[in-house]
Amino acid sequence: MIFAKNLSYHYNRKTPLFQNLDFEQTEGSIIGLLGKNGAGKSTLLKLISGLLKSKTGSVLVNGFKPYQRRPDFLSDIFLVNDEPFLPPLTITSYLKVYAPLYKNFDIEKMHKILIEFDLQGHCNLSKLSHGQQKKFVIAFALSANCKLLLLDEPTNGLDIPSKSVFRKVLVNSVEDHQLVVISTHQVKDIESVIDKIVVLEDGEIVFKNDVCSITEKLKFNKVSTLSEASEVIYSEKCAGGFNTIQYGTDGDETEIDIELLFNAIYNKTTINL
Ligand SMILES: Nc1ncnc2c1ncn2[C@@H]1O[C@H](COP(=O)(O)OP(=O)(O)OP(=O)(O)O)[C@@H](O)[C@H]1O
Repeated sequence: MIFAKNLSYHYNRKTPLFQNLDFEQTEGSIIGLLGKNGAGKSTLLKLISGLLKSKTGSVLVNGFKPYQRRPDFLSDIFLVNDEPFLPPLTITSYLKVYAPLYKNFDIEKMHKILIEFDLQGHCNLSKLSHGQQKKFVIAFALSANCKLLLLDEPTNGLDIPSKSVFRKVLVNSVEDHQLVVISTHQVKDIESVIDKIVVLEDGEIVFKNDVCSITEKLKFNKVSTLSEASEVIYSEKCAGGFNTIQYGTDGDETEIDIELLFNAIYNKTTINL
């Protein structure tokens, strides 16, 4: 699905962003692409979607070179940007013009998701709030049923109920032949939906693992004192004690705390999985 090998990219020659980056992903996953500000997440999504061209190395997505932007490639990939740009059209008119560009577009699904997001067909897209525009684009992206869906900060601007709807429609919509890459800081928003975590730091992938193997091997716990916890690999003080990541699960898997895990990785904690 995505095969990026020895990828190099810079905006400015003096400060290379990616040098020999490998990023390979196959279908059937929802990937959380995490990293601090400026780590290169949006740039990586732009390279994958062909909005930018790598300086060296090769990128193959769904069998196409993205930068060539061939119609068959574009009809099976969708990138949701953090700041959507929408024309002054009603939702109904927009769908008439743009839905036919996607070969697997499901108009019934679109109508259902619009209802979930409380958006009506007569609404003028350019007059919607940022959050409403974001919801429209997410609905459109999911309904396009593309093999590859790239979501850059999808929950930015969404209110709390809409974030829940986003998770529900995403999980209900994505099928095994699809790959979804979600780039975000708002890790709590996607904690329950992703099945793989990739962490980008200073243009390098510093962590990549399935959520299943993480929860099989690590325990995410809250303890009142650190002395009562065994094999703690990372901890953070919280009200009433410490949030910890420990090796071993005592037979019971705990829910992953991605924020804690991200902080552990960011603080260079060695995690052997
Ligand atoms: N158009 C541009 N021109 C020059 N430099 C850029 C441009 N876009 C991004 N950069 C630089 O490239 C680096 C990576 O930016 P990018 O937007 O990919 O990071 P990010 O991980 O998505 O960040 P954030 O989480 O803040 O959105 C940053 O240092 C940024 O300043």
